[in-house]
Amino acid sequence: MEKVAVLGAGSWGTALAMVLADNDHDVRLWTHKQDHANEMNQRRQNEKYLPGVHLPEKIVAYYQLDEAVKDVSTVLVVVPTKAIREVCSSLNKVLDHKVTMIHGTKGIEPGTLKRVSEMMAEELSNDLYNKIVVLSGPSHAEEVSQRHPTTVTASSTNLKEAEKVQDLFINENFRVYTSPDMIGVELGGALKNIIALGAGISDGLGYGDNAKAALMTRGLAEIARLGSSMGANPLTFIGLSGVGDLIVTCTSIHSRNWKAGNLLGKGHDLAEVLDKMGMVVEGVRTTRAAYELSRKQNIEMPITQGLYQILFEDEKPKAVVDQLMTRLRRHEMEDLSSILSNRYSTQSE
Ligand SMILES: NC(=O)C1=CN([C@@H]2O[C@H](COP(=O)(O)OP(=O)(O)OC[C@H]3O[C@@H](n4cnc5c(N)ncnc54)[C@H](O)[C@@H]3O)[C@@H](O)[C@H]2O)C=CC1
Ligand SMILES: O=C(CO)COP(=O)(O)O
Repeated sequence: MEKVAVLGAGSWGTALAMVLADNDHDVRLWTHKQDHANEMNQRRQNEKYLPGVHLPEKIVAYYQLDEAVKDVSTVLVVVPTKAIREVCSSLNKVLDHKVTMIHGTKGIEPGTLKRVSEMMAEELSNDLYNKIVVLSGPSHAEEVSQRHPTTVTASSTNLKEAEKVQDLFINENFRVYTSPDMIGVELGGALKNIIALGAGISDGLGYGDNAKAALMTRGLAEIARLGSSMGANPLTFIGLSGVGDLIVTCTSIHSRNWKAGNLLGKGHDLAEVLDKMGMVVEGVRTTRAAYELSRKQNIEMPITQGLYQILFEDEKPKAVVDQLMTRLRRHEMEDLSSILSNRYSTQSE
């Protein structure tokens, strides 16, 4: 059995800590708020982020980061993208040995346009881990904590590290696949949040399933277009961290991105929506990052561009729908053939 530190006690960190505890590992769940750690240890609940769920005894909450990571074999970082650099830079100061380094965060950093593993690598000395592993896929914390069947992908440029993570998490409720395409897995998990905001807006405007299916399908086309231009294997986007996560986030009642979009579609403004949510809505910052990336890579992303206009340029959702529906006529598979003819690599190290 391993000693694992989970850094970030939001809904996802807590649900993943429960999977590890079910697999009999000793889990230290770190939060940066002392009263939050006390509450979890005393009441065996994480009331704000995963209400009504009993925390197994194998999970102990920590407030001091140095104590949380002392002697652990594995560190799982699962804070919002915005907090990745701060948490990893603190981790770099207190971690004094090599660990298996994992993250479960879905985002891209605006400005630098870096993926989460790239941000982590910039903050952590490379003698603290071999290769970073990302764990991603269609997996709402609420359902994982109920032990409902869930499938995810562990991906790393070093497949052996990914297999270690597969061993650590896999059980009869939580099935873990591996993939060497870390770029594709991270981008799929981050970019689907933009489309989920769009799906929520569409529902909020009162449109039906046709509109949502259109957004998801054409959304996937733009994810694959951008992803393959950045070196991802396009086939990754028809896997769990691509279409799988796109489906769950655009259709689940648990999705924060869908919920935020739904409120926007009903006419609420962004500041009010984010205030109401109380949990991270990664799609907002990722829309900014993806919009910047699409310009940098010269990739057409009309849905992302429309979302950017709604979120940051005060455009009305209905005007963006009109804009999308009246674009120049296209061949449906124009995208697909160019993506598949791009060269890409599926090789692990
Ligand atoms: N909730 C879910 O079902 C899933 C979430 N994810 C991803 O996991 C990541 C984390 O999401 P959630 O746990 O859902 O978020 P959340 O909003 O439920 O919780 C975020 C946690 O991070 C902590 N935090 C925020 N800033 C911090 C800082 N500077 N230092 C330390 N801790 C800080 C908060 O106190 C809170 O405990 C996101 O990237 C999300 O997209 C991925 C899969 C499923
Ligand atoms: O990534 C997720 C499910 O796989 C969680 O999505 P939300 O952040 O929209 O809830």
